[in-house]
Amino acid sequence: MEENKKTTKNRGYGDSFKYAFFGIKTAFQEERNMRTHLILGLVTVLCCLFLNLSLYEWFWILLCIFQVLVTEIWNTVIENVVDLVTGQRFHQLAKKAKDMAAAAVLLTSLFSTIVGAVIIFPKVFHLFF
Ligand SMILES: Nc1ncnc2c1ncn2[C@@H]1O[C@H](COP(=O)(O)OP(=O)(O)OP(=O)(O)O)[C@@H](O)[C@H]1O
Repeated sequence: MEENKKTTKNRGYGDSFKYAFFGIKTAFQEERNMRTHLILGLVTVLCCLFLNLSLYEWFWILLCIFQVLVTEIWNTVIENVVDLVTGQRFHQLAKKAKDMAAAAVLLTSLFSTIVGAVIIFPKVFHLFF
């Protein structure tokens, strides 16, 4: 059984990268929200390609997209650890931890939406008027 095997330390940078990429793959495979955030991020980048953004504006847009994805990964980490510890039984602290992790994603997404709107809306407006 895999659960009873002893864990080992990564033996080099190759191993560290391999498991980090494995973590990204697992997050996308198992978390619907992660896939949604990625699709929204890609759509935003595609739109921005037509809007002649400055380097500074690109920096903010990409920072926001990565921030949302990273926060969603932390949310998933917390969900997994809480489930591991509680064995998926109800606990008030488990609820607090999961709700707060979800709140972090919500706040990051809200901030990203504001940044996106501030950068993109005026440019779209100028395109048409
Ligand atoms: N062990 C638990 N004890 C108490 N409440 C829990 C527990 N597990 C989940 N919950 C409650 O159910 C909610 C949803 O938990 P779940 O693990 O399904 O997250 P999720 O739907 O995958 O979240 P997200 O949409 O952020 O990915 C939590 O925010 C929490 O309020």
